[in-house]
Amino acid sequence: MSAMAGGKRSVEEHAAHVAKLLAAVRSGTRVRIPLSRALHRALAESLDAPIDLPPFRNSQMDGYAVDSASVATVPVTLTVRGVLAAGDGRAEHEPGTALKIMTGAPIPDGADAIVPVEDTEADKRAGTVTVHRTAPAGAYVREAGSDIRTGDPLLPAGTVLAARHIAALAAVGVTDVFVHARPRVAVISTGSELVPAGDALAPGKIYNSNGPALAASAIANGADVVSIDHSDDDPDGFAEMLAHAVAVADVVFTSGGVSRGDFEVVKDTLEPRGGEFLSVAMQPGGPQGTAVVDGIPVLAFPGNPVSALVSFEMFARPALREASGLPAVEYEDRPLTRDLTSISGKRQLLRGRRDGTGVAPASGHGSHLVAGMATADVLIDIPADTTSLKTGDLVKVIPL
Ligand SMILES: Nc1nc2c(c(=O)[nH]1)N[C@H]1C(S)=C(S)[C@@H](COP(=O)(O)OP(=O)(O)OC[C@H]3O[C@@H](n4cnc5c(N)ncnc54)[C@H](O)[C@@H]3O)O[C@H]1N2
Ligand code: MOO
Repeated sequence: MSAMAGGKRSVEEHAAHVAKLLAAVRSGTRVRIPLSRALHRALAESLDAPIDLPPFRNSQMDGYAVDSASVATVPVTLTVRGVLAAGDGRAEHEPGTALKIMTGAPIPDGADAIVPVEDTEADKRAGTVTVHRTAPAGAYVREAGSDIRTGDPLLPAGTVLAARHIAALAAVGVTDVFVHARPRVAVISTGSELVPAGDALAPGKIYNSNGPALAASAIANGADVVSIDHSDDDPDGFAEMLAHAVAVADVVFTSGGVSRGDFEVVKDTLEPRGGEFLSVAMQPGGPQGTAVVDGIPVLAFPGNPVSALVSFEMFARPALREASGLPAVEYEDRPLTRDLTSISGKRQLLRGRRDGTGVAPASGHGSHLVAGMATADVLIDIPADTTSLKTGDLVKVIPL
């Protein structure tokens, strides 16, 4: 099956293997949800405007509705026959008179221009207004359908709904939309050394960062996190959590317990159940595992915090985004702003920071440098056979 690079599987091969495992993760499933909950979701339907926008001809200014012919020569004094507020219904204009009108109120039938209040002088006692500036036909008139007409395309399928899309949908009266379903994700971090933030840090213990990080990564890429657990290195406890995870989720991410130690709870539990544990020719994120438990794919990521996140970015992110209808993350080519060296035989994914139009390494190489990774905004992708690069060389960068 998979060709191995020096006994290791290449990143591309492992990515293809994972993509196949995750192909069934609710891809193409769509759900109807209220617009109020649709922010950041990907539309699973294209939508046409069900009404004109604006729905009716209305005023762009607080002022006076007139017929342009009566204000062709100014100053001119007109009788004011009434006031139209936003929300009022239709009214009739009498040529040679004016109706006071507010922004958004319907233009009275027969009027064809608005004179802004600033260009007038009212005499309330006399019930008149003197117009000081001419207004051509159409002045400050917002025509029905001038934004969009009934039946015209409003949003294409695949649109990831931002506030501006919600505005357009709300404006045409849409209440519910079909969006791509969110894949359900369960996260299990493993390791007897882990304690949750909030607990005291006893000797030998560290705070669990992979659990929160993988959950956040899943959410950021369109998934719903339905379960977050932490297991110590006891296989029975882990097996119990795994049974729960596969019962509630479409895909399970674990971290830790996959390499060569004496307490590799994930590997020891999953390998006998057909799981595959191997080394991928990349750094960080070399040790990887995959399994299918009760029909649910399980991705077993290495425990080092940088390794776990880089593994997610390289293997899980593409599938989650596709399943939830989000566009693939676009890689960029950028010139290095520093020289760098890399080891041969493994694809290196260095933490980097965009720097103007270029990119520079951020943080060191160590897979434990979780604070350092927070200073990065991209991964710099160095091919396995590249060992040195100079300032100005183009590198592929993967936005985080
Ligand atoms: N003899 C060998 N040892 C190791 C190898 C190897 O090839 N031979 N590979 C190293 C590499 S590379 C990695 S990556 C790790 C992967 O190990 P595991 O997946 O078994 O992870 P752990 O041993 O459980 O943990 C590694 C490291 O990360 C810390 N960790 C684990 N989980 C969390 C978490 N949820 N939050 C924060 N930090 C976590 C853990 O304390 C360890 O320091 O193996 C190397 N060893
Ligand atoms: O490959 Mo490990 O994932 O570097 O630290």
